[in-house]
This record gives sequence, C-alpha cells and structure tokens, in this order.
Amino acid sequence: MTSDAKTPPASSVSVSRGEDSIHWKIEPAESYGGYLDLERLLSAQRPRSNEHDELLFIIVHQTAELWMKQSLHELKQVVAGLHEDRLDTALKGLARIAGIQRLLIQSWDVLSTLTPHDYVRLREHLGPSSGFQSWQYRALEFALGNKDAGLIEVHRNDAQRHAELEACLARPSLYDEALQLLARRGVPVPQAALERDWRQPYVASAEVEAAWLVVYRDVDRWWDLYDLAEKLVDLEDRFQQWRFRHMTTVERIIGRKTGTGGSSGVPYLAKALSLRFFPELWSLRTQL
Ligand code: HEM
Ligand SMILES: N[C@@H](CC(=O)c1ccccc1NC=O)C(=O)O
Repeated sequence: MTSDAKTPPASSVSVSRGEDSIHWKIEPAESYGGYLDLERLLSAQRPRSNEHDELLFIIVHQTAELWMKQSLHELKQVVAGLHEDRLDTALKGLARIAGIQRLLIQSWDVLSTLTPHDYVRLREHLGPSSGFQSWQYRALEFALGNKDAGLIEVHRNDAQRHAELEACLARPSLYDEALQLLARRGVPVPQAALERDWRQPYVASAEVEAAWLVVYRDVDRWWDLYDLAEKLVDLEDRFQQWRFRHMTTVERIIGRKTGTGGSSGVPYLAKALSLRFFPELWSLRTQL
C-alpha cells in the first residue's frame, strides 16, 4: 500500500475531520473499489432502453441474485452442519438466511413503485427473458426440497448450468438432512424417508408427521430439534411471503398478461403458493 498520511492535500483539511493518519495515496488495485471490483460491478447495468425505470429493474434483480448467491453459500453450511451434528453451525446460518429473506421481501416495496405505464415500455426490450430462468433461484428451491426436475430443461442450452442444477437435484435437501438428524437422535423416522432417490419430489407421510410429533410433544427433551424445526417453519413462512409479494407486485404491474417466460403469469405464480418444503412441520400443528 502506498500511503502518505503525513501530508494530506491542503484541500482535504476541511474534509478529513482533523484525522492526520488517513491514507491518501492508495493504489487503485489495493483500494476499496479494487477489493470490491466495483469497476466491474458498476458497469454491469446495461439498460436496453432509454426508460428511466430500467436501471431500477436491473438493480433490483442483480441485488436479488447477489443475495441468492449468499443464501446458497449459507445453505451449504447449514446442510453440512446438520449432516455433521453441528446444530449450532446450522442455526447460525439459518439466522443469516432469515436476515437476507427479510431484505428480499422488503425489496418488493421498491420495485412496486414501478407503474404499469412505465413497465410496458421497458418490457418490450425483455424478449423471452424471465426470472423463470434464474438458475440460482432454482438451486435454492432444490436445496430447500422442491425437487421439480422438469424445470431445469430451460437450461438445456447451457451445459455448465445444467450440470450444476443436476448435481443440486441429486443432493439431499435441507429437509432430507433434518430427517436424517432426527433418526440419528433416536426419533423413529420411516426408512422410506431416509433412503430415497433425492432427485424425486419429497412426498409427505403420516409416519414422518408422527416423528415430528414426538419432538413437538416433548419439547424439553428434544429442545434443539424443536428449535431447528421452528426455524425451518420461519424460513418457509418467509419464502412464501416473498412468493406472495412477487405475485401481487406482478399482478399490479402486468395484470393477467402471460409472462415473457411463456407461462400463464399470475396463475403460474399463484400455483407456487401451494408448494411446501417441510409439509409435516405444517400439518402436525393440527394434531397438537
Ligand atoms: C416488474 C417486476 C416483475 C415482473 C412483472 C415479473 C413477472 C414474472 C412472471 C410473469 C413470471 C412467470 C414466468 C414467466 O415469465 O412466464 C415470473 C417468474 C419468476 N420471477 Fe419475476 N417478475 C418481476 C420481478 C422479479 C424479481 C425482482 C425477481 C427476483 C429475482 C423475480 C424472480 C422470478 C423468479 C425466480 C421466477 C420463477 C418463479 C417460479 O418458477 O416459481 N421476478 N416473474
Ligand atoms: N416475466 C416478466 C419479465 C421479467 O420479470 C423479467 C425479465 C427479465 C429479467 C428478469 C425478470 N424478472 C422476473 O421474472 C414479464 O412477463 O414481464
């Protein structure tokens, strides 16, 4: 690092608040912007139209993709934590993901300032592109347990992405790992849930519900598993809030138009609201 703290430029006296050890001469590569690669980050917004609102549209999506990247990174640690019986590690990651989810839910407040009038004009420039093609979103859904293999077909022309999603599909989900943990602790989990083809969608069963009921009926004995289960419910609750805000934001902006990705639009998004990552954690409540 090149610094010359002794000689702040005369013009800096009023702005340096009397701090005379500030590093004034910094090589760009070693600076804040260099470390964060801001040159690249801030030149990655390339609007296709002259519409004022297109920058917002791009930035909301790009920040969502960055937060999805961080969530996937945390989820890996959460799943590994469960796999290795390190529940504290798993809970720490889940708390961080919860913070990210709150941000993502709030970001709909910014995007819903986009009016239908402004959006139709920039929509013409989107072609067939759609959030439906977000491979990180699909990886998140798979990691959480919504194994809908057909949806990776849209990445068929991108061998690398396709292979990554295939790998993600073939790994046990967060819920699969939670059930393994339950079984290792001595809660009777049916074999069918412990040894299954991870690529297949998870199918809810009365036996798995009964296993969770063991935990929920004696929370003092199974406190850490109960705590984990409630954190999973929180996660799914917030995921649904995100889906719901997506759907309502879409409806207020494009109404009942079909989507650029080729789906029915709002009806397609509404169907996702009946999906469940951790079905028995919801159904067991009726039995308590
Ligand atoms: C003006 C704002 C938006 C509109 C009008 C919109 C519209 C839509 C529509 C109509 C679909 C259905 C697929 C299709 O295109 O046919 C969709 C899917 C999707 N959108 Fe958006 N969207 C918006 C903002 C966002 C944002 C900010 C994100 C964040 C990354 C996002 C992520 C997704 C994802 C992940 C899907 C696939 C959902 C699934 O398969 O369950 N969208 N969107
Ligand atoms: N499916 C949207 C288009 C869209 O939203 C979109 C297009 C390009 C990049 C991100 C998008 N956002 C989420 O789906 C529409 O039908 O208007």
